[in-house]
Amino acid sequence: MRILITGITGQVGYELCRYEWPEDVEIVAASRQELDLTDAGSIETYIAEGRFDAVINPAAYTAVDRAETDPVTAWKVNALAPAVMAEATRKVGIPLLCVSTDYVFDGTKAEAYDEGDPIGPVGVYGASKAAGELAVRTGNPRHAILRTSWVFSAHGANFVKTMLRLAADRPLLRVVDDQNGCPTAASDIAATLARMALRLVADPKAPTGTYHFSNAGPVTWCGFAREIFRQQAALGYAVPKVEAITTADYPTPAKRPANSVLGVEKIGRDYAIRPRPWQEALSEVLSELRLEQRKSPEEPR
Ligand SMILES: NC(=O)C1=CN([C@@H]2O[C@H](COP(=O)(O)OP(=O)(O)OC[C@H]3O[C@@H](n4cnc5c(N)ncnc54)[C@H](OP(=O)(O)O)[C@@H]3O)[C@@H](O)[C@H]2O)C=CC1
Ligand SMILES: Cc1cn([C@H]2C[C@H](O)[C@@H](COP(=O)(O)OP(=O)(O)O[C@H]3O[C@@H](C)C(=O)[C@@H](O)[C@H]3O)O2)c(=O)[nH]c1=O
Ligand SMILES: [Mg+2]
Repeated sequence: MRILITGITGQVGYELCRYEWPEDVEIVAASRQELDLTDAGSIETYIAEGRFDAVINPAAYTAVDRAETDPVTAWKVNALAPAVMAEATRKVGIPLLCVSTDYVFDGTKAEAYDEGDPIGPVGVYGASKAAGELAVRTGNPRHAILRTSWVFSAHGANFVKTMLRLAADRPLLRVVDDQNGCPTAASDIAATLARMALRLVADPKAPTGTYHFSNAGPVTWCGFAREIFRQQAALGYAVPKVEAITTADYPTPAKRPANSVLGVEKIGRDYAIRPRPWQEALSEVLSELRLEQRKSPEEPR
C-alpha cells in the first residue's frame, strides 16, 4: 500500500512520517521541493502517475496573521491545492484525507461546535480553509476532512514553543483569556489520520465526510500557557508569571474566533477514536523538548 503525505516539514506531516505504519505501507513523503502546492498542474501529474492508494494532505498555509496580507498564496495552498487533489484522487479512485481547522467557525456559539454547525470564518486563513473543505467535499466522495485545533508538537512552530521562547527572557507574559479552544498534539492527529486512512483504503464502505478531532478539555490561551509553565515549574524550571488579558489588549492583524471548541462525538461513533486530555499530550511534548534541549543546548528554540 502506497500513501502520499504532504507538508512533511510541518507539525502533523512530520508526525505522520514517524508514525509506526504497518509493514506493508510504503510512505511517499513529498517535500515542497518535490511537490509545490502553489503549482496546480504538478499536483495533478504527481497524483495521476504516483500509483498511490491514498493521499493525506496536512500541508497548509498556516500563518494566520500573514494570510491577511497574502491572501493569494493562502488560497492557492489551502483552497486550490485541495481542489486539484480532490479531482485527481477521484479520477484514480482513491481516498483523500485533508486537515482543516476550528478557525472555519465564527466563534459566537456558546457550546462546542459539531460537524453540522454552520461555518463563518472571520479571517483569510479560515476562509481559505473553508473553501478547501468545500472543494474536497464536492470533488471526491471518498474523502475525510479532519478539523482540528490549536496544534502543538516538539517539531515545528506552535504556541507551546512560542511561550517557552518568550519565557527565556521575560519575567511576565500577557496572554489572552477570552478565546476558548482545545489544544491538540500533532502526534494524536497523525495517529487519527493513519487509522482513518488505513480503514478507508481497506474498506470502500468506510465512513467518509467531515470529522472533528481535538484533544479533550476546553481552555483559553492563557489557561494553556499557565498549564505549560505549571508542568515546567513542577520539574524545577524557572517560569514567568502569566497575566490574563483580553483580545482587545492584544491586537493582531487577523481576527480569531472567541470560541472554537470542537465536539468530537462523531469520530468516536464512526471510528471509535476517543481523544485523551491535552494536558497528558502536553507533558509528552514538553519532555521531548527537554530531551532535545539536552542534546543540543546551544541551539536556540
Ligand atoms: N497549526 C495549528 O495550530 C493548526 C493547524 N491546522 C491544520 O492542520 C494542518 C497541519 O498543520 P501544521 O502541521 O501545524 O502546519 P505547519 O505550519 O507546521 O506546516 C505546514 C506544512 O505545509 C507545507 N507547505 C506550505 N506551503 C506549501 C507549498 N506551497 N507547497 C508545499 N508545501 C507547503 C510546509 O512546508 P514548508 O516547511 O516548506 O513551508 C509545511 O510542511 C493544516 O492543514 C492546518 O491548516 C488546524 C488547526 C490548528
Ligand atoms: C505570543 C502571544 C500570543 N497571544 C495570543 C494571540 C492569539 O490570540 C493566541 C494564539 O496565538 P498564536 O499566533 O500562537 O495562534 P494562532 O496562530 O491563532 O493559532 C491558530 O493557528 C491556526 C493555524 C489554526 O488552525 C488554529 O487552530 C490555531 O491553532 O494567543 C497572546 O495573548 N500573548 C502572546 O504573548
Ligand atoms: Mg500562529
